[in-house]
Amino acid sequence: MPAEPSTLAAERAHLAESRAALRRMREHAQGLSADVAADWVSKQFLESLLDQRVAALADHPDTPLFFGRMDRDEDGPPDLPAVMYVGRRHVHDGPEGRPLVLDWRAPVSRAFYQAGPSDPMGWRLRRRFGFEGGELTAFEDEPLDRGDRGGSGPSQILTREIERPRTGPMRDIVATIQPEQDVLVRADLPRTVCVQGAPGTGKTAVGLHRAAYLLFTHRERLSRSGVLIVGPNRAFLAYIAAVLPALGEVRVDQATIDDLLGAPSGEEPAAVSALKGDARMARVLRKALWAHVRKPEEGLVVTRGASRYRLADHEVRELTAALRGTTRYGSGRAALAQRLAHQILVRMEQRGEAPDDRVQDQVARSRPVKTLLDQVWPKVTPEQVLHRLLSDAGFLRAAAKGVLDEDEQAALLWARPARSHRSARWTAADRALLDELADLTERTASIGHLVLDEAQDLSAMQLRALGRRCGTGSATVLGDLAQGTTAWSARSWAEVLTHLGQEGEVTELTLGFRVPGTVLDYAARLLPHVAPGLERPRSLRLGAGALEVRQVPDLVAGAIEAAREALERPGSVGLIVPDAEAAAHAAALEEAGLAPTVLSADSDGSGRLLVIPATLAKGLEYDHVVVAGPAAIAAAEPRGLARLYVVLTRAVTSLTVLHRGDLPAELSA
Ligand SMILES: Nc1ncnc2c1ncn2[C@@H]1O[C@H](COP(=O)(O)OP(=O)(O)OP(=O)(O)O)[C@@H](O)[C@H]1O
Repeated sequence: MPAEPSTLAAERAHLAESRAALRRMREHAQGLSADVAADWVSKQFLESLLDQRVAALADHPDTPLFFGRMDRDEDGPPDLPAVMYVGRRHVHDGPEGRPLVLDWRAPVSRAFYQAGPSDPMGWRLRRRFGFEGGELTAFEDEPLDRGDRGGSGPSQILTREIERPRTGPMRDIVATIQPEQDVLVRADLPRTVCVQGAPGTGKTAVGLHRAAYLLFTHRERLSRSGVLIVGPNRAFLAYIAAVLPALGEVRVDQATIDDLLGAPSGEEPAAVSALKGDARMARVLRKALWAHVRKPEEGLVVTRGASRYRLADHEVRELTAALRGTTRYGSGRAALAQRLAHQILVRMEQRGEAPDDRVQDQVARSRPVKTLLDQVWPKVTPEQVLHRLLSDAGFLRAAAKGVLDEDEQAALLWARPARSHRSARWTAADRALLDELADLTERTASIGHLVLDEAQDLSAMQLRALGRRCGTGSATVLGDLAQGTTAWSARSWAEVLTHLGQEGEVTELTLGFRVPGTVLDYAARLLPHVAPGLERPRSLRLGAGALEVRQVPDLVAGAIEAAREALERPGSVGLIVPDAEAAAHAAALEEAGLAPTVLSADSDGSGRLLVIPATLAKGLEYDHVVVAGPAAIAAAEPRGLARLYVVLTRAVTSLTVLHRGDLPAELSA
């Protein structure tokens, strides 16, 4: 990396100037007063906006204000600035002043990520900066005006950034977003983007940066409708939680599917969950719900003062039939009340009265109409319907006729039905069914954009639940079919998009940033067995010496030794073990004085040495990973080989696999 003193000094001076300008911008924002607001509510609102603005202008000493610079080609378009610095936010000197740093999301900054010798986009030079803490220590120049000479290998700054030891939560990658990632990040809001990406190709990073990009580009619209990030568990959300705030975006919701649909309180065999997760259940539920609308047997009589008005039974039948199945269940009930009342109003008018709209509302809410509705179109809750469906064989048969066969129906029925819907123990799969029923009753509110990570693990019914939440918006769908570990894991992205109700293109990412080449090649031996259709991933870094496969007589003792060795090197250490062994490993490490933290679904995973139950490893990464007992991990669940593939692809610097001579056959070359 060249670091000519004079150039470095000039760049440091620009950094100092930018910092001073940012301070002035912050002081200016702090000096603004909310007193101009007309009333108390507006004042509160304005105050919170000003607070946000001041917070967004904070200068974090460890975070570089800019990370790149572009110099315009002499013959480039004159509307481009001669020099631009690209950073996390705009910085300018004075209100109308010269821009010192441009936000990475601004349209002009795109060239920093996309320009290359084959298409310089009007620029002559790209410069990347290296920082130590907040200190600018190095730079790396890439000429863009000398034609395509086949490239000079990966940037050292990029490689160093990836290999920088990890200790805490996930970091942003804004300084080093790659061109193929940038295309996805900057895809426009109405487009749903679906990314099939091998482990460590930056799917999660892309999803988070796209959220930040969309919030910047469509700030007004998305601050009203919202952006939601859905991840597999709390530990994962805690891991990614710092990325968006570091990019200046604090108003993004993050949730697990359980947060959205309700935490499960019961369990069931995987085969039953898989059946409940099948998209055919949507048809069964629809039929089950609408079975509650009964054919009216009687007419309606409404008394007002001394007058009685009557609708014949056939009239009530016609009104009900016209609405049945054409609206949501709840609004259908309200609409029937209004239509019945309207007919009564017509009767009144026929008798020469002149009732107004208020009378129609009164009639719609009157006792006789309500009694009729309770018989014909009763109020039912999703829980009541599902409870009945899972405990009443006759009701299930009628609803599932032509959709589920007899064995499937038998599998759905509870062996010991809950007494009432209130005491039912709903499983995760039931939660998605309840959500479907709720949406058949009342429309679910939609957000502006959904980022869905590890999407391959969701059932069709869970995907439908998420799809309704972005029914009027778009989505970024991220995942890896090879890492699907649930009984209902998706086999194709086309299926996933269909269930989500989104149209979108699928892009495949195969260049891995996290895992060294030797480790990735080792893990990829499993690929033909878990997802034969997928391309073999490549790694940005060769990683010679990164992999060690060690036969040991005792896995617990072997793990202590391997963890101790790893702790001598910088960075985080993750010991990944079969779930059932986590406590034993943790106790032994504790006894050996290594002070481990055991990762749980709700923890934030802080600590230098972590014991990770295999089922929680998804999406996470550690500098050094020790996997103790791959055979037991593979044998622990039906899609255990996919789990093992996940586990073997968590290491940034080194992977040590410990076994007792029982490596799964699929791992042999
Ligand atoms: N362009 C990049 N520059 C620097 N680091 C990157 C880049 N892209 C990805 N990374 C890093 O690579 C690692 C893996 O990224 P990420 O977790 O987003 O991958 P993933 O595809 O979601 O992986 P998995 O499927 O295994 O969960 C992260 O540490 C991320 O910061």
